[in-house]
Amino acid sequence: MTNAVQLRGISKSYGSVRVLDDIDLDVAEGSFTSLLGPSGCGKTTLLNIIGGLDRPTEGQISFGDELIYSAKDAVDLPTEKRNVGFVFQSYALWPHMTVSQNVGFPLRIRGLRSLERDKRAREMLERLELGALADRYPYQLSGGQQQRVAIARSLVYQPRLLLLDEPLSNLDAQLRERARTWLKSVHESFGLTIILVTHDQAEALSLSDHVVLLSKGRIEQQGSATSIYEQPRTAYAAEFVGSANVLTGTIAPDGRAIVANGTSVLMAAGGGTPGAAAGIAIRPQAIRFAETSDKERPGTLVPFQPETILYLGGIYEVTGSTPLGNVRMLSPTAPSQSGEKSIFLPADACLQVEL
Ligand SMILES: Nc1ncnc2c1ncn2[C@@H]1O[C@H](COP(=O)(O)OP(=O)(O)OP(=O)(O)O)[C@@H](O)[C@H]1O
Repeated sequence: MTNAVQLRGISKSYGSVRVLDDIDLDVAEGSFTSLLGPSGCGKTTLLNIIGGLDRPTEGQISFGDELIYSAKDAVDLPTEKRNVGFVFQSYALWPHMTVSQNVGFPLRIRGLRSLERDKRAREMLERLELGALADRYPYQLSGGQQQRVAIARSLVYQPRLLLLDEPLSNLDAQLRERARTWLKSVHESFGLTIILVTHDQAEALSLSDHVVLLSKGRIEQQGSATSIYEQPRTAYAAEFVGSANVLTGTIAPDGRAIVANGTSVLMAAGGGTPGAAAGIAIRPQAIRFAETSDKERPGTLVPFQPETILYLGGIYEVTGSTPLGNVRMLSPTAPSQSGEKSIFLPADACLQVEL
């Protein structure tokens, strides 16, 4: 498969502060890629560099076979020639224009005549099932509708790449879920390459086929949503994607467990030097109270002192302490009585991670 976007050695510094550090990234044609990470990790800077709104200090950008940017070779295709669509957190619709005029606006800039603009804008709105809104003004739309119109406006000139910067974060939780489903169907029906910036791991996992997790300007881990969730390489990746518990200790002499404060926890697949510091990531939903655990399953019983118990409807969120650190579990059962308990950590759910 060819790459819609290829980044090589992209770095960006502001004075002595390096906000992107040697990023290599391939974005497959037609893929939905998320740039995921906490505030300040460099997601927006990277997206803006791809779109031409910002310039890297070093590195090269290609779209397909075309070199778009290279400081070394003095190549810098201006943003308006990169043929990318941008949608930001604020939808920035023109308040004095109707929906169809807003959607047709990029075609006006590209010199299309009024009738043709209106025809194409309405076709795009129909395709996105927004036809009924064509003659409304932005103030007559809900936040979710405004966001869809902003996406229609960025698709009307058939960009080769759609860049989305937290486009759903202004929507309330319920609308955001509906907008996610809609966005996924737009991606499927247009077959477009999309790069999404988000700090929301659920959004990244549910929408994208490739997740790029960033930390302090570097790529921490990248891969399919399932690979990042099921095989986090580091404690940071395990905690940020799917909020795993990370227990810390040292690797046992046989390499199959980690040990802390006299308690040894069996791992799925061990490795590393005995005695070296190591972490185990375990998802809250994989942990069970000893009395309700599957006795046949390989794993470890660990003493647990519950501290808070929250009923979330059908499931209990219980936090407490173990000899290897604090643990948060999501259990179908509440602890049967107060006082110290044992919890069961299934070995196949205990993933070794780098600290
Ligand atoms: N013009 C600038 N001058 C100096 N530092 C900047 C500038 N723009 C961004 N930064 C810094 O670069 C880093 C990355 O910023 P960026 O906006 O890319 O992060 P982000 O991951 O998108 O965060 P957020 O989700 O909060 O937008 C931050 O530490 C930010 O303070």
